[in-house]
Amino acid sequence: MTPDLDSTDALDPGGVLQLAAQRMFATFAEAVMGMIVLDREHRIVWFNEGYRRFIALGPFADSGVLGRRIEEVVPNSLMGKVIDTGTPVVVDLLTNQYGAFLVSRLPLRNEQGNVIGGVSLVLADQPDGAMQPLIGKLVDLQCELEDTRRRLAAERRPKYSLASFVGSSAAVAEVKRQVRRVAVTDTTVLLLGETGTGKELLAHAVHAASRRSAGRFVSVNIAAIPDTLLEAEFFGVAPGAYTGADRKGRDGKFKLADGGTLFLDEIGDMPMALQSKLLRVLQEQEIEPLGSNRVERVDVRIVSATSRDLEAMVEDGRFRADLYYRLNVMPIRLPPLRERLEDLPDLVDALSEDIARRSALAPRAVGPDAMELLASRPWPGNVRELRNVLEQASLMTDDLVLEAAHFVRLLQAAAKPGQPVPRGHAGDVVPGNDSAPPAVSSACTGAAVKPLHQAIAEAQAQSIHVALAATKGNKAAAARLLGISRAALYEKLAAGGEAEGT
Ligand SMILES: Nc1ncnc2c1ncn2[C@@H]1O[C@H](COP(=O)(O)OP(=O)(O)OP(=O)(O)O)[C@@H](O)[C@H]1O
Repeated sequence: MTPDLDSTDALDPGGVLQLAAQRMFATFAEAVMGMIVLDREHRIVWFNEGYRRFIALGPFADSGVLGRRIEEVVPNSLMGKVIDTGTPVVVDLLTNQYGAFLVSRLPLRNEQGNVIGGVSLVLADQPDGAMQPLIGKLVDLQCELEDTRRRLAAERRPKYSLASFVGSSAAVAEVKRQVRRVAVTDTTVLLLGETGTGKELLAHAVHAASRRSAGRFVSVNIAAIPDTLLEAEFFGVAPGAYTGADRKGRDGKFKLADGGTLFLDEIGDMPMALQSKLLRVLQEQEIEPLGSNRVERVDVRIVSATSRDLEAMVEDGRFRADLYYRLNVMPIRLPPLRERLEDLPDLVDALSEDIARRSALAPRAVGPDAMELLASRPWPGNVRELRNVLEQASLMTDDLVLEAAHFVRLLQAAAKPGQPVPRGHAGDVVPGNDSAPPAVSSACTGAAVKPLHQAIAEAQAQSIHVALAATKGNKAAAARLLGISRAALYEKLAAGGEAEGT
């Protein structure tokens, strides 16, 4: 039975429902602040007076908009998506120059369930309306979110690009060519080279030049993490897996690098037990956090690096062959500094500028005799060692041009690993040295007497240097020789321990 719409008599539930269905459109059009109806092709079929202000935002302020696609009239409108997907957005926050509004975007379906168009309702816009506190909070949260996103994006921006890799020798030009070619692909890259040749810098450059540059660059130094913690570090820990600090769960580096690049430094130090797990993750691009039985998909590009001879390790059975082949898709060999000495002047300039910028010291130039001296060195610690030497020389004098004499003592100490630091006498003291007290000759022993902290620092720096030289830069082996943990060795190196001690 058709209900009598003009009657004020009470209706049965079925009658109310039918009436609601018939009157709903008009009721909404009167009750909400704005309403617009579109057809299947996103064309505007109807809108109420309240919606006019949204149309006025577009280029068709005063001309007819009926029959035009919503995208022409309200750029960035999400209605097209609602109609195309048939998925409603029941409540959303819309902000524009007139304020913040709650909106509902709903697809309209025919009796067969096919989408025939859509309707958008602007639910509230009055400054003193009851929804305003809620809208205000949402707007504040949205601003905070945008601000956080901006800061995060700035932090994630790659630290170094290919331009940061200084050098124009043929060897460096070839390395840069390879990096440019490989960066735009998603290929796994293996960086090979002695310690201090710039592997980490280049890993950043690969990331910066890749389509993932807006994602994260996450670095794991395998040698610096105790074996027992590596698995959790890589794959994360599920909530409740452990009691104590980790009970809330923790994302692993793979998860953190999702959508970006994961740099596995010192991959040659990967314990055997974990190598097979890493291989599986690389093959499947899936991780299983510790204590969880759930696998999570990750999309990570792997760049790994080592100063060790991985091929020899594979032959000795110390590195899994299948993992080696998986990592070694695109090997890039970084030349040691002694094989590209023509880059020395550029490197010296760039490093001196960087040292000055970071230390607030005046920038130093290096004289021709000093440059010649530097070029005669073997540089087992490569660019890192060069940087340390330049930094030390800069700290020891106010002179703006560093001459050979400024470097002699520093280089003598480095040249004879295992030998005692040369005795202090007038000739050993770097000219203009006003920060380190001059060594004093002891009448009793003939040995140089110097402040204890300086002597300890020098002895430590030298021991580390010797250990690294003896192990060809293999830090895990050097740490074993020195009787300290890898993490402790890394701490000392990061603090400049090799050259100046801490
Ligand atoms: N070509 C280069 N241009 C400018 N700086 C460089 C270059 N190569 C290395 N460096 C600098 O030398 C230092 C060591 O570089 P990096 O850490 O990238 O070397 P690495 O090969 O990863 O060393 P390790 O194997 O010991 O971890 C850093 O301060 C880096 O900025």
